[in-house]
Amino acid sequence: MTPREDETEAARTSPVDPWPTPDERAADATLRPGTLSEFEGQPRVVDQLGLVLEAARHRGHTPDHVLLSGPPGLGKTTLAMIIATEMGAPLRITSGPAIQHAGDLAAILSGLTEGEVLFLDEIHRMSRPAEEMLYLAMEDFRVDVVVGKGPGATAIPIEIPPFTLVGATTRAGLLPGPLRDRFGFTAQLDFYEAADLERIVVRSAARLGIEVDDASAAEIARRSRGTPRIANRLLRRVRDYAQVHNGGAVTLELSRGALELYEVDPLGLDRLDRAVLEAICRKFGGGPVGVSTLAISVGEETETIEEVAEPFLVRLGFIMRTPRGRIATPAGWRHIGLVPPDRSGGAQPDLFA
Ligand SMILES: Nc1ncnc2c1ncn2[C@@H]1O[C@H](COP(=O)(O)OP(=O)(O)OP(=O)(O)O)[C@@H](O)[C@H]1O
Repeated sequence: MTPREDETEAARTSPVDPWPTPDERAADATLRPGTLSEFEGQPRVVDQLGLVLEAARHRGHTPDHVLLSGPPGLGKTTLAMIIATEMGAPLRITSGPAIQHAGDLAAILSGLTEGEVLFLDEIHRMSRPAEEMLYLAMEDFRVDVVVGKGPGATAIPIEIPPFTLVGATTRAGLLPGPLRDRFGFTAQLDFYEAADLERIVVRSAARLGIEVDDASAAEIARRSRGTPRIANRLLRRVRDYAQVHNGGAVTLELSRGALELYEVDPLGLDRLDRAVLEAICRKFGGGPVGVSTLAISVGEETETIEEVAEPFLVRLGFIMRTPRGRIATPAGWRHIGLVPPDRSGGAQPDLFA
C-alpha cells in the first residue's frame, strides 16, 4: 500500500510519478534484484546491512529490526525481500494502513514463524494502539491481548517467536521516538546517482529482452529523478516507442523522441513540475507563494505538490522553501527560459514576455 493507493488512477498520469501503478507492482517481481550483491547503488546502506545480516548469521540469531526510510520507489520493498532471502527466512508483507486495530497486528504477529521477516510498509500510518502493541513485540517478542472491557479487562500475554521487523517509511520524521528507538539498524535511502540508474536500466533491459545502447540507457537514467522505479517505467515507455518506430531496438534519438512525447524534459521535470515553476515565476513574480495557493493555481492537490514536485525542484535548486512560501531561484527562472529578476534593485524582467 502506498500513500496514493486509495486515490484514483486518473491522479497518476505522469510517467515520473514515483508511486507504482498496479501493473507495475506485478512487473516488479521480474525486475527486483534478488540479493544484496545485485542491488545497485546505496553503497553505504548495502555495506552496513550486509554486516548486520552476516553478524546475525554468525550468532545464529534473527537480525535486529531494520527501519528503511526514504522517498517512494528507491528500493525499500526490494531490500526487505533481500533481507528475507539472505537469511533464508520467509517474508510476510503488510502495511500501516492495513493495521487499523491492535487486534489486526496481534493476528499477524501470533501467526509468525521463527525467524520470519515481517515487512511493515508505511509504518508511520499505523494506528496508535497497534503501535503500542508493536513496542512490546519488538522488544520482548510478546503481545498482551486485552480481553474484556472496563475494570474487569485482563491482559493475556502471548509469546511470539523471534522475528525481524523491517519497517519502511517515506516520513521518518512522523515516527514516534519510542518506535524509532526500537530499531537496531536504521537506513536512510538517498536518490540514486545517474551511473547507478544507468546500470539499473541496462540490467532491466536485459531482463525484459530490450536491446538498449549505452547512450540511451544514460539518457533514460538522467531523466529518472534519481529513482529506480521511474527508470524502469521510462525504459518501458521507450521500448513501446521503439517497437512502433524502429522494430524494437532502442537508440538515443528514439529515446529522446519517446521522452519528449511523454513530456519528461532533459532533467526529468514533467508537466506538473514545470507548471509549478511557471506559476511561481509568471503568476507570483518569483514568490514567495504559499503551497496551497500554488496548488490551486496549477489545479493539483497540495499533497502532490509537497510530496512529488516540490522535493524534486528543491533538489535541483530550482525553488526554495522559506517560512513565507516558495521562491524560484535564478536557476529555476532560467530553466523555463525566463530571465531572473534583479533582486539588487535593477530593472525587473518582462515576466509575461
Ligand atoms: N538498487 C536497485 N537496483 C535495481 N533495481 C531497483 C533498486 N531499487 C529499486 N529497484 C527497482 O525499483 C522498483 C521499485 O522498488 P521498490 O518497490 O523496492 O521501492 P520502494 O522504496 O519500496 O517503493 P514504495 O515505497 O513506493 O513501495 C522495483 O521494480 C525494483 O526492481
